[in-house]
Amino acid sequence: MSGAAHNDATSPSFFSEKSAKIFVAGHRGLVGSAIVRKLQALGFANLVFRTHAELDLTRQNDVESFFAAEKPQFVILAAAKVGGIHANNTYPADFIGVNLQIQTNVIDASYRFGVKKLLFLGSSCIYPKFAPQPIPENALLTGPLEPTNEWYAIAKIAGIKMCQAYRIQYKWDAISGMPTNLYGPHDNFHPENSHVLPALMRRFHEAKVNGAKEVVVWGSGSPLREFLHVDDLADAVVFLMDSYSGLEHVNVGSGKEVTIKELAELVKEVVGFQGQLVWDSSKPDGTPRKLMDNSKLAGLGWTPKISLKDGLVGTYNWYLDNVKQ
Ligand SMILES: NC(=O)C1=CN([C@@H]2O[C@H](COP(=O)(O)OP(=O)(O)OC[C@H]3O[C@@H](n4cnc5c(N)ncnc54)[C@H](OP(=O)(O)O)[C@@H]3O)[C@@H](O)[C@H]2O)C=CC1
Ligand SMILES: C[C@H]1O[C@H](OP(=O)(O)OP(=O)(O)OC[C@H]2O[C@@H](n3cnc4c(=O)[nH]c(N)nc43)[C@H](O)[C@@H]2O)[C@@H](O)[C@@H](O)C1=O
Repeated sequence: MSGAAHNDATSPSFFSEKSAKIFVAGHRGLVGSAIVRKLQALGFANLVFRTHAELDLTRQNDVESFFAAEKPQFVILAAAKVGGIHANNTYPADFIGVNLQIQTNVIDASYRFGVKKLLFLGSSCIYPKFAPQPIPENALLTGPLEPTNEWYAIAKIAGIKMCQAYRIQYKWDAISGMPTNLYGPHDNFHPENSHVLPALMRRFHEAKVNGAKEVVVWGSGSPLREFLHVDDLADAVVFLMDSYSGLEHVNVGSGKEVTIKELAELVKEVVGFQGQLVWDSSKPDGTPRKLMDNSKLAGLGWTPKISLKDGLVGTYNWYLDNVKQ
C-alpha cells in the first residue's frame, strides 16, 4: 500500500509552529515523557497534559469535554495499556479493550474538535509471528499473529486502520508510527508485568545488592529482539510530525537485534552482577524474531543515534537515581 496516493491531507511544517497547542497523551509514561522532553528542548512552549487520574481516556464523554475545552492543534497519542509478554498474556481483555477505547476516543475527538495532525503509536507486534525479516510495513495482515500479544496487536492494527480511514474519508492528517521494543528513563520496572530490559535491570540490581548467586531469566534466551532508546523514538516522532503525511504506517527501529541471552549478559555487565543466569523454560519465548525494516524512515531522512550499550548505561544511572529503594 502506498501512502503517496493519499498524501493530500497535509499540515504546514510542525517545526514552524512552536506556539501551537500540543496534547501529549500519556505524558508520564516511558514514551510520552521522552516526547515531552524532546518537544521542550525544541522550544515548543504550549504543551497540554492530563494525568490518568485527571482524564481517563477510556471515557468518551470526558475525552470530548477535554477536547472541546482545550482545542489542541496537534495530538501525539502515547497513552495505552502497555506491558511485557507476561502482562499481555495474562490480561488479554485489558490489552484489547482499554487500548481500543483510548485510541477510538482520542482519534475521533481529535478529528471532530479540529486537531490539525495526530500521530498514533502502534508496536512491532502488529506483524505476523513469522513475517519476513527484516519486516517491511506491507507485511501487515499477511499472516497469523504471535498468540501472547494478539489482543494488543489487534487493538493496534485497529488504530492504524482508523487513522487510515479518517485520512481517506475526511482528508485528515492522521499518521501512525510503529516502534520496536523501547527502553529508557521512566520505563516500568515491575518484576512481572514489565518488558524484558527493565525487568532484568531490576533483577540484576537486586541480586547484586543482596549478594545473590543466581538470577532467573525467562524462556530459552534464543528469541531475537530489536531495542531502541526512547530518546531516539521521541526524535523520530517529532521528525514524522514534521516530515510525513502518508497513509501507510512507518516502522521505527534501531536496525540492530540481539538474542535475549546477549541482552541478559549485557545488562548483567552494565549493572555489575557477578553471579550466574538460570533459564526458566516454563516462561514463554514469544515471537522468535521481529527485526523491522527501517528503510522507509531512513529514506525520509531519519536514523537512530544511541547505541544499546550507551542507552543501557544511561538507563541504569536513571534507575539508580529514581527507582531503587
Ligand atoms: N514500551 C515499549 O517497548 C513500546 C511502546 N510502544 C507504544 O508506545 C506507547 C506508549 O508506551 P509506553 O510509554 O511504553 O507505556 P507506559 O505504560 O510507560 O505509559 C503509558 C501512559 O498511558 C497512560 N494511560 C494508560 N491508560 C490510560 C487511561 N485510561 N487514561 C489516561 N491515560 C492512560 C499511563 O498512565 P498511568 O500509568 O497513570 O495509567 C501512562 O502515562 C503505547 O502506545 C505503546 O503501545 C510501542 C512499542 C514498544
Ligand atoms: C514491545 C513488545 O513487548 C512484548 O513482546 P516481547 O517482545 O515478547 O516482550 P518482553 O520484553 O516481555 O519479552 C521479550 C523476551 O524476553 C524474555 N524475557 C526473559 N526474561 C524476562 C523477564 O524477566 N521479563 C520479561 N518481560 N521478558 C523476559 C521473554 O520471555 C521474551 O522472550 C509484547 O507484549 C508486545 O505487545 C510488544 O509490543
